[in-house]
Amino acid sequence: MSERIIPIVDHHYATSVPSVPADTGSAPQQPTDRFHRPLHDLRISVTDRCNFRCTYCMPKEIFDKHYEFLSHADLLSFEEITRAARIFMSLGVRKIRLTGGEPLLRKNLERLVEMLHGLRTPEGLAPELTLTTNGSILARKATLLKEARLDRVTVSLDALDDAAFRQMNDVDFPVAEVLRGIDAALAAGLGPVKVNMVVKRGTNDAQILPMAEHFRGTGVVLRFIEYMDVGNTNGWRMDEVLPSQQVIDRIHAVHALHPLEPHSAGETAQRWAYDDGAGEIGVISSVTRAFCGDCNRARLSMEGKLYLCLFATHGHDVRALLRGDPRSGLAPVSDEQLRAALAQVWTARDDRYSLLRGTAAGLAQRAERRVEMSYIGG
Ligand SMILES: Nc1nc2c(ncn2[C@@H]2O[C@H](COP(=O)(O)OP(=O)(O)OP(=O)(O)O)[C@@H](O)[C@H]2O)c(=O)[nH]1
Ligand SMILES: C[S@@+](CC[C@H](N)C(=O)[O-])C[C@H]1O[C@@H](n2cnc3c(N)ncnc32)[C@H](O)[C@@H]1O
Ligand code: SF4
Ligand code: SF4
Repeated sequence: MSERIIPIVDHHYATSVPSVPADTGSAPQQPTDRFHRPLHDLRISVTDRCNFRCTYCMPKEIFDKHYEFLSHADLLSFEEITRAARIFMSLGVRKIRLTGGEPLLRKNLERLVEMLHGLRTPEGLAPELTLTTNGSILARKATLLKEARLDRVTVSLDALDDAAFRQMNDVDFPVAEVLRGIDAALAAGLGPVKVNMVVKRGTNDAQILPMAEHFRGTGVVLRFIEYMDVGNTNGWRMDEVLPSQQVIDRIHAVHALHPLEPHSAGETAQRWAYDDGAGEIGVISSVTRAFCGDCNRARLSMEGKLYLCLFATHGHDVRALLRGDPRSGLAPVSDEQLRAALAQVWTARDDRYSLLRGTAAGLAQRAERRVEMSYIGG
């Protein structure tokens, strides 16, 4: 009888409970980390579940029927997420992105959107609220999300060719339904809509030009992401990364492009515009052109673990602060204590994995257990 080999892919990542400083009143308004990077984006993963099995993210052999996803009791409630987001906003966060797993699988997500929209920065502004989705049920949800005051959506789509797309999502999901979701988002006013395409050399790079031509002139901003070595399960290989420069070269050979200035420091994508005015595209080059220097993104998992890098090996247990932690005799903390603890965590941050990739320190980090993309949300 053959035994199933169980890989180490449960969600028990290394974590610790942040300490609460004695002087909680002295937390800075805008903490910066050890490389002087402020906090600006908060990316919240609301579920570890997904209805796709994209080969580069949730390979079927691992995320199969034996895989134990988190139970509902483990997840932060909408109230807990909103409270954490409010404290993060007092520390500089201005943009909040909901992600997952597939965020639209979280029941009543629009209710969370509504609650987050009700938050205010110290200047009295609502946060910029965005969502990354695989688009599979977006056609049903777009209007509800808009009514809840979501600002915009980003839809992941790796191919225009139906067979190629079904192969990438590995659950035989048709491309037409995702395109219908994108149309619904545009119709609902959830724009500018962005489309993210992960490029894997030899798998879907033949789709670069068809994708570019499909979205040219539509107002949708298509962005090409270099396939990344996130987590430990996707079998990442450098020879499957197609450098973004080659993506630009291939498109430029047919439709001339010129570079655009960044909108803001710390942006993930380098922007390019079509010379003929048919809009813009972007490339996200974490492997060949690391952008850690200005990285201002914090990530909160569905169970309330805070990660300071997409490639982190260690999380900070914010849920223990929110709920208290009977194991360590910790009582739930006040807002002021939570704020001081989070400021301290951010101040100590020195993450910069993409810059270290290939160095001894990067290789050592790569050898450790890192969070999976479907857990932390990209
Ligand atoms: N290495 C690395 N990759 C990132 C980081 N942030 C985002 N990405 C990658 O870039 C992809 C696109 O990011 P999005 O979720 O669209 O977020 P964004 O680019 O900040 O969004 P916009 O505000 O629309 O520009 C993600 O799916 C990740 O694959 C980061 O901090 N480091
Ligand atoms: C993890 S998904 C979560 C949100 C949603 N399920 C979706 O696919 O849009 C967020 C983004 O991460 C990207 N992604 C996942 N694994 C990746 C990898 N190994 N390298 C680069 N991007 C990846 C996906 O393509 C998607 O755009
Ligand atoms: S990339 Fe998104 S849609 Fe694909 S498996 Fe990962 S979480 Fe699901
Ligand atoms: S690798 Fe880590 S530090 Fe660098 S940009 Fe990505 S999330 Fe930020």
